[in-house]
Amino acid sequence: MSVSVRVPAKVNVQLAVGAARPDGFHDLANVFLAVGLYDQVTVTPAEELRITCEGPDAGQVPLDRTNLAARAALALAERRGIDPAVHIHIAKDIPVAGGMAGGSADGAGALLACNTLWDAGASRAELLAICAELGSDVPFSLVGGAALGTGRGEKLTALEVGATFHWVFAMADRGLSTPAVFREFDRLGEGLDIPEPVASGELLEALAKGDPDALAAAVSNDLQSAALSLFPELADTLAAGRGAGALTALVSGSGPTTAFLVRDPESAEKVAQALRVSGTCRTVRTASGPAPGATVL
Ligand SMILES: C[C@@](CO)(OP(=O)(O)O)[C@H](O)COP(=O)(O)OP(=O)(O)OC[C@H]1O[C@@H](n2ccc(N)nc2=O)[C@H](O)[C@@H]1O
Ligand SMILES: Nc1ncnc2c1ncn2[C@@H]1O[C@H](COP(=O)(O)OP(=O)(O)O)[C@@H](O)[C@H]1O
Repeated sequence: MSVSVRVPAKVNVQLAVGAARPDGFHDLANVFLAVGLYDQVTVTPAEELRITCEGPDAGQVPLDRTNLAARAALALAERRGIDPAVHIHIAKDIPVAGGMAGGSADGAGALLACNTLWDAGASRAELLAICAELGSDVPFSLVGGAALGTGRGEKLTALEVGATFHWVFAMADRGLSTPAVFREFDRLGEGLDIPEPVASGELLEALAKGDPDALAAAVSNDLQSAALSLFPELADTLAAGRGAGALTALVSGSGPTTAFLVRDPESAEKVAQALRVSGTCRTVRTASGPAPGATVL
């Protein structure tokens, strides 16, 4: 018997970042929107814990116990006194190290899949607590939809979204390390007074109304300068998408995936095609959100 779970990627429509905390993390006002690009995690009883991965980026995914999916299975097994002998297969469609929370998606997916396979009976609250131990973005991968993440991004409040938003994503030809981008944020902010991160009222209203023009005017990403500093060519990708008529263009989270908000699926195709021929990115995908969180298939 196997259990498969589908888990969405995310884009951060607002990422306000505070100063580094004593523990090295940063307080955030992180407005997540789940979008319809998915990894699928399948767990099957096996002789011992092992991981396999398929997909265009599979070669960049660690297949040892550092994989977030393995860490999720081990965390649940340890809490419940269960033997973690399971084969975890990841069908990966979310870009690796792209700022779209692909590893977090696999962690949340494996956790939900193992809880189901093992009939382990962990409650939603317990699953969320394990997610928060695994990483700041992992709780959101479990719940999906749209949410404001505070603390280091793990304390979630669900948000109302009044309509489907359409996006184009441009994947870069290399990844960016999340810790390296936060370090660059710290370096660029040295000597400056970094304000407390606060969610934008205009942005939350735009989401609730489902108004793409108002959302485009309100999106922001405090990690964007740091990502551009480490990966200056991303400016060309952003300019190509803007030039093709995107309502707004921004780096997704810590990058280097760039995200383009568009008015409708037709504009998405137009912007996607312009980005494909621009020579400024590796691949281009369209997706809309909010998308549901981790779901047992
Ligand atoms: C930046 C964001 C935006 O959603 O995602 P990505 O764009 O990378 O997907 C997240 O904050 C990433 O979350 P996640 O990838 O789960 O990070 P974690 O494993 O918790 O932390 C990895 C490292 O990132 C830095 N980190 C992460 C979260 C946070 N609030 N402050 C930090 O300083 C720390 O250096 C930490 O050691
Ligand atoms: N299941 C997984 N899928 C992808 N990367 C993983 C996974 N588990 C651990 N990692 C590690 O996490 C790093 C960040 O990957 P990912 O979560 O895809 O990016 P991001 O944090 O930018 O959203 C990768 O470079 C990889 O070494």
